[in-house]
Amino acid sequence: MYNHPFVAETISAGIIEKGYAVVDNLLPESELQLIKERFEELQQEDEFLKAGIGKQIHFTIDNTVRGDFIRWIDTKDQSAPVYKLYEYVNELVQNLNRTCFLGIKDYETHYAYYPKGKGYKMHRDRFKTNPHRIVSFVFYLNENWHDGDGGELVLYNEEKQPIETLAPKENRLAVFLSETLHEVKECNSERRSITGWLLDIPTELTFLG
Ligand SMILES: O=C(O)CCC(=O)C(=O)O
Ligand SMILES: [Fe+2]
Repeated sequence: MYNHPFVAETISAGIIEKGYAVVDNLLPESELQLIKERFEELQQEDEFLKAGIGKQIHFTIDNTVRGDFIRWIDTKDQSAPVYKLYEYVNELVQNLNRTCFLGIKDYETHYAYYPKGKGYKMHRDRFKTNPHRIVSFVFYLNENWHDGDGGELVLYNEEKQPIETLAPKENRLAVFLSETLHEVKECNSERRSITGWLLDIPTELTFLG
């Protein structure tokens, strides 16, 4: 476990240098366990919904593009186990605003799982109808993820050549600029994560597009 300013500094440096950063072994084991237990509880309570693409009138569910199920998280709930993750995110927001002037005002997050055989085709998280996602982050919850399990996050350059391939290993935090082209490779067993986006507007206003 690292202190919050160190993690924020490391990620900021990566974002400035190459547009992304990865931190492994982010949380102490006990805190990670609590998050995983909460995740399972929500799955058992059937709290997840099939994820769609686009927002409002643009919203569609297209299984050929993304196969995940999601459950939004209330980022203001300080009692939630994910708050331990948010402490790092809060520090990162401050650091990015100070060093990169990104003007981050808020963030939104959800739990996600991809059933075996699913992935998410190459896309950007920041686009015309959703310009407010500035930085994306993913915190993975998959213990003993092996090479053959697939489900890698692949980051691409503008020429669509892969620049980084990241296994969704437990306790790994991946952060990248939301305009980056990326893909989730088809996974061979269920793949769990917490995904979030740093926004340049308060979450209350995201419905405005
Ligand atoms: O889970 C990941 O590695 C990335 C997920 C993703 O690209 C998204 O939800 O937009
Ligand atoms: Fe994405």
